[in-house]
Amino acid sequence: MNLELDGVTYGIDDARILTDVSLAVGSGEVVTVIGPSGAGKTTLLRLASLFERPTDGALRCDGIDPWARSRDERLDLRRRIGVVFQQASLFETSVARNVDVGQRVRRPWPRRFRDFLQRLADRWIHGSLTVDERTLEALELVGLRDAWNRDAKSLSGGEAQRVSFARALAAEPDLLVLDEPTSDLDPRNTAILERAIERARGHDHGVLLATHDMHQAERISDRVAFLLEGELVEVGPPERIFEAPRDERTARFVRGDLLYDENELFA
Ligand SMILES: Nc1ncnc2c1ncn2[C@@H]1O[C@H](COP(=O)(O)OP(=O)(O)OP(=O)(O)O)[C@@H](O)[C@H]1O
Repeated sequence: MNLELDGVTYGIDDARILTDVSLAVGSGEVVTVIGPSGAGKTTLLRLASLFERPTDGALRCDGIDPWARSRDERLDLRRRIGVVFQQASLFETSVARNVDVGQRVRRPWPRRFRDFLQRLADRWIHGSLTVDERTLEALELVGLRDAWNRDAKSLSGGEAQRVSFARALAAEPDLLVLDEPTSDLDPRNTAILERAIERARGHDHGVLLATHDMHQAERISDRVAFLLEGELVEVGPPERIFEAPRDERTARFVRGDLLYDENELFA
């Protein structure tokens, strides 16, 4: 899916959070949003996931403005977008069932009903839970294949984050939207997730992610977008953004001179 934000502005009440943001994510492309805390990264990702409607400007998925379509059509587009936000929100059931939910959203209702009957039959015949091979594959990608039968409640924060990621992958989304997907992970698991992102790109899925990890942005991005106070300062390939940024504010941010109190620094 080609996602395009064209002069998008977004505000809540009188507060303007994003101003005139234009950014595109193509198939097979990883675009990373960087910026200080409060810059508007999560808000941008929520708009891209069709959770929020732009106040002004346009957003297009494969040329279609979802907000000009019916609710059902918008829902169909939303189902093609896999979303992982910072706080993993898992259901109180097994790991496998949590991942399976990701797959089910893409299935038509008759198929979902058939699968439901199949599960009931399996439970009756085998007396135990069975698990779909695709679910296991998604768990394998995040290094949690053996955990499929665990209760999601028993997972650590990092494991829960990986299960959320597996759920998004299982749906084979055309676009993955990831908000700080590795914030709770150690270096080994960060590498596992980055490999999964790489693989999603290899399958021609677009990826839009926000991160505070500059090394990660440099490692995995095709393009990096620097957001400051709700405005997109600069977008470009990682080599340019990190080594030869065009804007002084980008240079200060990537050097680490500008972080959490940009008002003071730019006064
Ligand atoms: N629902 C809301 N109501 C009012 N203000 C909001 C709302 N959501 C976000 N904001 C404000 O919008 C600004 C951008 O928030 P956002 O969470 O998008 O930033 P961020 O760049 O993702 O920050 P972080 O890196 O800390 O996660 C912040 O000043 C925040 O307080």
